[in-house]
Amino acid sequence: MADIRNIVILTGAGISAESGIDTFRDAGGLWEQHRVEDVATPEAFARDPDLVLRFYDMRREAIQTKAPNPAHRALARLDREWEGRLLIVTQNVDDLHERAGAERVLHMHGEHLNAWCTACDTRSRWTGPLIDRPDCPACGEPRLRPDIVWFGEMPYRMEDIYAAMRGAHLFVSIGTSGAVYPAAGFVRDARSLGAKTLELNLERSQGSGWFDETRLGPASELVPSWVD
Ligand SMILES: CC(C)NC(=O)[C@H](Cc1c[nH]c2ccccc12)NC(=O)[C@H](CCCC/N=C(/NCCC(=O)O)S[C@H]1O[C@H](COP(=O)(O)OP(=O)(O)OC[C@H]2O[C@@H](n3cnc4c(N)ncnc43)[C@H](O)[C@@H]2O)[C@@H](O)[C@H]1O)NC(=O)OCc1ccccc1
Repeated sequence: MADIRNIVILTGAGISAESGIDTFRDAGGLWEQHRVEDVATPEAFARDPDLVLRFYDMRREAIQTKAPNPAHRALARLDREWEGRLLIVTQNVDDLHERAGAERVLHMHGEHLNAWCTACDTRSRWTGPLIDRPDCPACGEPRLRPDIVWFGEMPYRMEDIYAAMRGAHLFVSIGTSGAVYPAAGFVRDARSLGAKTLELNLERSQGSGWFDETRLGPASELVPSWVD
């Protein structure tokens, strides 16, 4: 690690699997129980807002009963001790990275514990349900939606992610299947910018071929052993 100063870490549902949060594509995953286009697109929200709000109310409630696992804690430790540049770019909408103590975290697909007002564009911390159409704390309009990036919507803070990648010496991908873009393309971007690339995953992902090194196993074991 001697010549490594700047690190970008991409995490996906696999890092929260051992905390009891369903992944998307694994057996019994979220997308097996619900059709993406029925619950995670702006069109679905326009067509049947109750179905979408109930889907996210259920998940928002569930994640508040879960706890970070050794993989989250190891990354939080690295975040505390690493003097170089470090950014944890997560596709996850849970708050387990932060609850483990990590600070340099960017949620590119949004956060469960935020509500977004489509009347005044304010984002407010929100832990309760949205199905009863509560008023926006900022403007009072009952126009809150989950602060989640749905399919077809632009991910958050792409310019900050690319800025971090531009200076990165190492790009590490943890617990993601590499099925969803633009996140699935980051390994190629990182390589073309000269970074070393490492994958830590339970099984080979769709992007495995692009990594210099792939280590297979559960995140709760792979991540602490990589960090220490
Ligand atoms: C399905 C796919 C083909 N479709 C897309 O990629 C689309 C369309 C698209 C865009 N560009 C393309 C290029 C080619 C093809 C298609 C596209 N992308 C979009 O619509 C994106 C928006 C996508 C975001 C959608 N929202 C999510 N989440 C929030 C919602 C919610 O959570 O409800 S995506 C959601 O699914 C993805 C799930 O993937 P993973 O996290 O990887 O989870 P998965 O279950 O798949 O895999 C788990 C992995 O963990 C491993 N694992 C399991 N257990 C463990 C364990 N214990 N330890 C370690 N590993 C483990 C498993 O082996 C497995 O590999 C995550 O990103 C997650 O956030 N927006 C966009 O493109 O806007 C315009 C744009 C963008 C940029 C510039 C200009 C214009």
